[in-house]
Amino acid sequence: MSAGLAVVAFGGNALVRDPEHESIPYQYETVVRTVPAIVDMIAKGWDVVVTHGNGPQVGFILRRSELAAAEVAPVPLDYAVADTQGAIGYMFVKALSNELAARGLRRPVVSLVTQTVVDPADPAFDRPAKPIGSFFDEETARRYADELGWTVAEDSGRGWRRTVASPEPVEIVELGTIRDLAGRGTVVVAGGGGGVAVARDGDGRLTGVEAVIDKDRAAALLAAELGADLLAIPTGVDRVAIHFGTPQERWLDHLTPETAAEYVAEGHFGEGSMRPKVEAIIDFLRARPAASGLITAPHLLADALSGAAGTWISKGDNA
Ligand SMILES: Nc1ncnc2c1ncn2[C@@H]1O[C@H](COP(=O)(O)OP(=O)(O)O)[C@@H](O)[C@H]1O
Ligand SMILES: NC(=O)OP(=O)(O)O
Repeated sequence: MSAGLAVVAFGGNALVRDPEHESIPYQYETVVRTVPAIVDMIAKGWDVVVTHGNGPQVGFILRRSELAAAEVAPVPLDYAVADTQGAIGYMFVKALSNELAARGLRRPVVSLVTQTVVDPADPAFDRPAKPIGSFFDEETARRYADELGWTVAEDSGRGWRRTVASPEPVEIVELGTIRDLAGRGTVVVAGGGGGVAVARDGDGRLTGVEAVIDKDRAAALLAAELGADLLAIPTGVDRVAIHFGTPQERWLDHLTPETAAEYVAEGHFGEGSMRPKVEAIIDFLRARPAASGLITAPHLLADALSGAAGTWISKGDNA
């Protein structure tokens, strides 16, 4: 019997541990270290849909494209997002298939190129706010902005990065296929990088849009629309804190969605880093009040599921 449906949403930064470890083989190593926790969930009876970020990786593709511009035609941003779905999806499919086989579990694993409809009138197109690619010092970032026409911004106290538009996800085009596959016991990797942003015209035709959707917001939509029981967001910290990075810092085990919303309003969560994760879970729980949200480090997923780690957001008492 199924333990329920879980959407597990990995951050792109969680795959790129630091600048010394951003090569593709290192990213794959991180995925290999991460998948046993997902296979533990599968072994315990969960149906799992995996999704992932792509912020660093999509920026690397655009940068490679710029550097090669004299020789080969550039990669438009929607295609760069699709490229990251292919490459990161491949990492998860390969690593999950190997781990399932090593444990004698027979489950098909697929990665799906996924499109997410956005509203071309979304105000996010007027202010590119999604950080992508490498981290720079301010001087270097501003030089790239002057020389290459980038927009740049400081990212959560970690350095300066290129930014692109990040509209709200409205509809996941391949939702029905994801639901069918997951319902039949296939492990599905979908919605990578928030999905390739597309606009739908009056005739229903889809057109690619130059944007990078926030994967936490897309994961919340995916989890709500699939009727998931759990939205788990593995990221760079073991738990969520209030007064993060200050002497008053307090790590949280459990939060109600109401308290989480109060802490968001009080500014406890990094803009563009932790805040979208907490908000994604609040949005998901608004659609699925009996479900749960979990934020933890990838290696702690299994402990968190037995209640021994992570920050849970669900009905109940705060702790
Ligand atoms: N209140 C907070 N509690 C815990 N971590 C926080 C908080 N505010 C900001 N952060 C930062 O947010 C990071 C997670 O965001 P990010 O690296 O953007 O995620 P992703 O894994 O999706 O790429 C954490 O590693 C931590 O540095
Ligand atoms: N698309 C997206 O939100 O990616 P990251 O989680 O890597 O920033």
